Amino acid sequence: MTDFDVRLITDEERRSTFDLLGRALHSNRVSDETWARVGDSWPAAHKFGAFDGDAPIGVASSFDTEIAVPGGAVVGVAAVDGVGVRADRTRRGVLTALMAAQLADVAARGVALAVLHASEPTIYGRFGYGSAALGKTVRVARPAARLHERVPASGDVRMLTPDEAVKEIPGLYRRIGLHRPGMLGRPDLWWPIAHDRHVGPAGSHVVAVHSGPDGDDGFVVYDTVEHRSLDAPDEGAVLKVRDLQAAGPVARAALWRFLLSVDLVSAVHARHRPVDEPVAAMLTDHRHARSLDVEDDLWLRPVDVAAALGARTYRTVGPVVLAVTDRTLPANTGHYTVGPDGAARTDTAADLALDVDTLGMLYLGQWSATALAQAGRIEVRDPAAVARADELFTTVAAPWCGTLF
Ligand SMILES: CC(=O)SCCNC(=O)CCNC(=O)[C@H](O)C(C)(C)COP(=O)(O)OP(=O)(O)OC[C@H]1O[C@@H](n2cnc3c(N)ncnc32)[C@H](O)[C@@H]1OP(=O)(O)O
Repeated sequence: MTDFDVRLITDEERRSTFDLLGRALHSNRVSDETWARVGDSWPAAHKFGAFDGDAPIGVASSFDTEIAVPGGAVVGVAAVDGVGVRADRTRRGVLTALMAAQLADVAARGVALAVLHASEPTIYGRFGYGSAALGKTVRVARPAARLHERVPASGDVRMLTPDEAVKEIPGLYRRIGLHRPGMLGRPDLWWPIAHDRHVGPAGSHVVAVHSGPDGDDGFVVYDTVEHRSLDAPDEGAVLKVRDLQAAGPVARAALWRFLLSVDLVSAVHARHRPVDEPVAAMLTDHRHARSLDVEDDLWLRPVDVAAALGARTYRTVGPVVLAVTDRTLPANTGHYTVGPDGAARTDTAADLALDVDTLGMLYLGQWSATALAQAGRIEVRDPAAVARADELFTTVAAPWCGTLF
């Protein structure tokens, strides 16, 4: 058994906890030079550390930002951006204590939702997080792939210098807006690490911007990995898309058109794309776009269930009553009526019963109630309520986060 205390870290403990996280994730210890560039992205605020004496043995970090929910509202969210326990102190309850402290803090601050990307999908369900938005990996073969003649073509794509990218991309991301459920605001502190890794002096990525009739409306960040060898002298590079954001379908199509036009490339490879992004449909032969994987991307935890349910909208169909169980934040346990007029606590008998992590899976519209009931995650007390819940929670656009944090 390890004795440890959990508390907010101090300013002096920022660097050691950042290093601890890096070690837990198997990245190199940061140099003084790198820390000078990215240290501001790791403020002490909202970071819980587990300490054995003065030595940090675990950390759970989050930052406050905003997320788009179904219906278009943009609400406050705690984005959990770094969780790690020192390898010689794992499986002794350190993470459990850190999660309890972090969730209690998020709840006390009145933030209704928490989100994260999980290193392993088995870790966070027990703390009430559900896999809420999936991401697709798509690989398009070049030069074979040809765009269908009706794919919109408009505007212009221009490449930015690294300095221009650092200056222009944060504002452009804000301008594009959070137009899909699951999209996340990128606060100022998010950018320095992303810039440093990809477009700054240590990065190798290219940034290209699309301009439409109303100005800049999309951008892509990509890298190319050379695959030519003595055995395969004609093999082109693989172009790896890191970040592709567009205000609408025309800008998105223009960015894909640009990516598919880059010479000496044998494949364009994009991970964590929206599951409904119609890349295959944009091609004359859709087998040239292969969906290689669909994986969990954004995990979501309703921290204040009533506020979370009240923040999104629902389709027009009769209401359902959900019995929600939350073992980590028991104040959430109770019955909620959910319908086109909104959501509220109720004493009415429940139609469907589920744990709060399953509510996280339902919340952004990624999973249907039918699928979750078939998987045994929803206990069906009134069979007619399942189809109503399907209709209430579904969204036209698949949820998508699009921001790694
Ligand atoms: C949002 C993000 O930052 S994702 C990144 C998460 N961090 C990492 O993956 C870095 C490497 N891993 C680690 O640092 C640690 O192993 C952690 C943070 C995943 C887990 O920390 P621990 O202190 O070992 O967790 P803790 O002891 O509280 O475990 C709680 C429960 O989760 C289980 N658990 C914890 N980690 C894992 C895992 N990786 N796989 C499966 N089960 C796990 C434990 O077995 C335990 O189960 P139990 O309650 O049934 O006994």
